[in-house]
Amino acid sequence: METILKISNLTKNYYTTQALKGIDLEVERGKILGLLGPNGSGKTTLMKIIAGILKPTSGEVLIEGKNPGIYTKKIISYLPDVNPIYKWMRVKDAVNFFKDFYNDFDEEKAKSNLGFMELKENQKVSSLSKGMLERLLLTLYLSRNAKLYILDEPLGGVDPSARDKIIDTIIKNINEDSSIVISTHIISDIEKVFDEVVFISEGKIILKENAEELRAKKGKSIDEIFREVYANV
Ligand SMILES: Nc1ncnc2c1ncn2[C@@H]1O[C@H](COP(=O)(O)OP(=O)(O)OP(=O)(O)O)[C@@H](O)[C@H]1O
Repeated sequence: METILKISNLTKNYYTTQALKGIDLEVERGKILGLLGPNGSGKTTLMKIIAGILKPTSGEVLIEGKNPGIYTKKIISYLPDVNPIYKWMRVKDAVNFFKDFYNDFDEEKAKSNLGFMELKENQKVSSLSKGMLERLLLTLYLSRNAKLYILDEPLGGVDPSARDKIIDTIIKNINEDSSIVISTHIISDIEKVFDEVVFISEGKIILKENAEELRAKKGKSIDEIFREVYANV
């Protein structure tokens, strides 16, 4: 199996806060990794470093063997935890914005995803609810033909009934050559898509396993194991 992402002894300090304390992690091509941890555990910091928008304090990140930079930004689709879409836009403007910005943006895929997400091209971005906006953003980022998708809390503001739609969209859009890292603390609905899971706590990885093997070993869902582990942290 080919490794697309390799992280070695990564640390990140913000002033006096040590947000990441020596992270070692590998993601293989075609795999989906669940990055699981409570608020403040370091998920967003790690994802921003992989995406190349934050510099590590020490350690190394390699994406297809290269440090984060111009090349890696071209092959990574990063769904951030903030909204990059201008309020004045309509859904179709946001699609055009992405089309202009990313060479790998697949307009046909976007149109099909918008339909599936029940978003209309003429809707104003400012009129979308928080959950609908998240659906739009996920649609846009998944409509890139990227090699690595980094999705920071894609289920954050979405009500339980809409979660399945988001999860189905993720499944529908991936191909065997692309990998995904998904951060979340809402695990029960999405755990079925994970190949590997990593539990992160206070900037350290406290558990790293194949999802299926972990479930079999403990006789429990990842969600149950997560609750147990974090009850004792
Ligand atoms: N810009 C910053 N300046 C100072 N400290 C920061 C900054 N960003 C994050 N931190 C701190 O770093 C730690 C990790 O934060 P991070 O946002 O990476 O966690 P997270 O797991 O993504 O949390 P959440 O689930 O709440 O988004 C926290 O202690 C946080 O307060």
